[in-house]
Amino acid sequence: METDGLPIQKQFQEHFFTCATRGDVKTMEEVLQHGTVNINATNDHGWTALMFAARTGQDKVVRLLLDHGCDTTVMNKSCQTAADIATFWNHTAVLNELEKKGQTSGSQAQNVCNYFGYNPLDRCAHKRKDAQWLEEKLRDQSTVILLFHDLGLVVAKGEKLAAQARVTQPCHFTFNDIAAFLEELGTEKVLVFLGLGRLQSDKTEPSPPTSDKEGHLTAWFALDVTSISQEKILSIKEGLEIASSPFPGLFQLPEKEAGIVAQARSLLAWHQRYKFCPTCGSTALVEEAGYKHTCQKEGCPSLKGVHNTSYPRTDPVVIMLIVSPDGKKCLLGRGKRFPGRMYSCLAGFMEPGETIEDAVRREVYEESGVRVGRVQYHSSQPFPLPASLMIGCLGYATSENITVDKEELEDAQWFTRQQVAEVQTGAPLPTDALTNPRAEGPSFFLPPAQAIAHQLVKAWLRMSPNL
Ligand SMILES: NC(=O)c1ccc[n+]([C@@H]2O[C@H](COP(=O)([O-])OP(=O)(O)OC[C@H]3O[C@@H](n4cnc5c(N)ncnc54)[C@H](O)[C@@H]3O)[C@@H](O)[C@H]2O)c1
Ligand SMILES: [Mg+2]
Ligand SMILES: [Mg+2]
Ligand SMILES: [Mg+2]
Ligand SMILES: [Zn+2]
Repeated sequence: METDGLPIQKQFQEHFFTCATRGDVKTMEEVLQHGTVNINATNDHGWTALMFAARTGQDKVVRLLLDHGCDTTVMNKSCQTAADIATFWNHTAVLNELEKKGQTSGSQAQNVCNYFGYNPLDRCAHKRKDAQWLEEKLRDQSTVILLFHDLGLVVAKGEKLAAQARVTQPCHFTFNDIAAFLEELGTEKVLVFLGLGRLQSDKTEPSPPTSDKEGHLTAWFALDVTSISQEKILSIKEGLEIASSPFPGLFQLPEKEAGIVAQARSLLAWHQRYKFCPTCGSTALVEEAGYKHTCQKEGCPSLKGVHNTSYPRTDPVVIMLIVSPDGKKCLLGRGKRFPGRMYSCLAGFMEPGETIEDAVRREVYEESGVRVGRVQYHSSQPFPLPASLMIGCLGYATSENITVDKEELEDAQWFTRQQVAEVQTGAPLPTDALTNPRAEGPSFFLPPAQAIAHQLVKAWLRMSPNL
């Protein structure tokens, strides 16, 4: 049945959106009672009734919709949730209602915890010199020990699920499992103490063996078993494998363990690369539970005072989502080693004596010729390849012309919000929309959600003024 050219159902739906915008709780209650509309239905731009109410600050409508179980996580075509819309328009009463349901906007940087960024362990740095305490912890049957073979994590063989669904489960070894390896490695062993903690395991994650003592926290260690034969390692128990290449495994870890693995892998990478004293080349001893190298040569300058050569290195890297001067486009680049048609945020190692803001401006100018003015910090991410700290920023360009540094990048382009939103939400791009009309499916794609670049793009989309 049609009226005004709209099918009656669509008319009802439009009316429902209007009531949400105007705050007409009474009518909406009646409509919901009759069940004549789908509470999560969206209009052509992906907006739900909850979003319309969030846009105009109708907190009573929001409460009504939440009470009727509406979906708060739906994203519109600009990748915004109702919480983002309420945040953008500063409707705190609406945000309070949403927060009661645990739904806050991801665009507030303080809420963003990137993959690898969550680490449940207390590092207990004050215990690193207590050899006896460490030995007791190591031998405790509840202790978890991770094994790495040439920086490849030893994992439980996962069934071959579809790649994106697959979880790479780090294998949790006990002291008894690896006592023979410690024997074999002797003083050459590189064993690092990661900390005390407990995975708040949920049904999908096998929690590590925590002893039954009340409040007893689990100690976590990592051991480098590169010089142990793979055969011996894989024979400890059934169904083990060594995830020798970092990807995709490193991006498929249970979220609650990814940060622990990043901490361990970066530490072991430091030990692997810095076997000798960087100051005089003499042998160095692993001390302080794996967090220090001490030169064995008497009188070495590194033995007097505090020297950063004796401690694990972390390389700060800026990674930035650059917004065009008109606010409507973002700058993405394609590194030479990027897979497929992936484009990502520009990134670069910081240099000595440089602020984060200046590193952003320098790297963007070096790689694309674009000038950047204001720089805003967003969030950070430990990145264990080998030991970077990604410092995620939004930068606002003051120029638009691109000159690609072909030394480093294959390409760099401005992408519109629409192009990026469609790819981000996974809807396949029409191939004629972008530069590569011959290719099937989207002619570019973004890094997965585990990459901070993905989160920066999402944050920008959620800040869209076109609400
Ligand atoms: N997590 C993410 O989403 C993400 C995305 C992009 C890049 N990254 C990481 O950020 C790192 C830096 O990005 P980039 O390669 O574009 O940097 P970049 O643009 O500074 O160029 C890399 C070059 O910088 C030089 N360099 C300077 N300091 C260095 C250091 N401490 N270690 C190694 N090389 C150094 C080397 O010549 C290297 O080839 C990469 O290694 C990559 O692993 C992470
Ligand atoms: Mg660079
Ligand atoms: Mg650089
Ligand atoms: Mg770079
Ligand atoms: Zn030395």
